[in-house]
Amino acid sequence: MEVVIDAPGRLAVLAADAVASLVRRRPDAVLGLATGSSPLALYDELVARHRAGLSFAQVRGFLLDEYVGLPPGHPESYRAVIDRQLTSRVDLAPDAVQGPDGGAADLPAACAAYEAALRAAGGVDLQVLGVGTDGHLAFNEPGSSLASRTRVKTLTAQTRRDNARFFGDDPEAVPRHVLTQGLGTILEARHLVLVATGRAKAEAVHQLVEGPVSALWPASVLQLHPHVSVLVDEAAASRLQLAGYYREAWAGKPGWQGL
Ligand SMILES: N[C@@H]1[C@@H](O)[C@H](O)[C@@H](COP(=O)(O)O)O[C@@H]1O
Repeated sequence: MEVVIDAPGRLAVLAADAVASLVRRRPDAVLGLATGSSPLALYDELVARHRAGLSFAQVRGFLLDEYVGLPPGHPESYRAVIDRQLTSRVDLAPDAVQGPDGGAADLPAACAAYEAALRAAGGVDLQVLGVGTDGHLAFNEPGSSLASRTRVKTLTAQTRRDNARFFGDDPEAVPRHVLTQGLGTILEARHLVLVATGRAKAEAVHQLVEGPVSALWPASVLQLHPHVSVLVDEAAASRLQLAGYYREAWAGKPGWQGL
């Protein structure tokens, strides 16, 4: 696991460099896309790269998660959010980005279909991730099986409070259920790039990087993956015990290596 501590704008550039170098190497790359505020600067940076000539025409994208039961076209469904944040702003093909179908009548079947679609695409090359204040990854709340696959989950009161800002500041308006890639599903992506900023994420970042691997802090499962880049600003890094070492290791890394 590599931890990079830098200003948010610089983190976005680093993450965009990793995406751009992948897409140049492999124009039909499979990107795992996260919603939420953490990847916004990265997506803005990708839009800038697109305007400067980077093409996503053959890229495919998979979302991490989706709310259950929002009416089709609801502006806060993750399908709609990613369209606004990224898909509609670059040359991704229509329908190149898919997510689990939170409106399906048969939710377990929709989850199985999503796992099959990920497999058929050959898996995710680079997965963008954020982390919840309670350490959730995608919508894998504390207590999630570390081997879990795409399935229905129930949100915690904390996550519903955190996400209420997208639903008129009313936690009760946040759907109670979601479909989410499992932790086992996420671990199959070849490179995981997690972005976290702000003091509210400091404890989750400490636990995910330095805590015991535990279902209590689901993001700690990333310690089992061979290629994880954790990109954090000073505030999100403020609880890291080995921050000095991470800074030294990053400062000494040859620039050509990238993330
Ligand atoms: N399901 C999403 C996660 O994929 C996201 O990483 C996390 C953090 O969100 P934010 O980046 O807005 O802090 O919470 C949401 O609930």
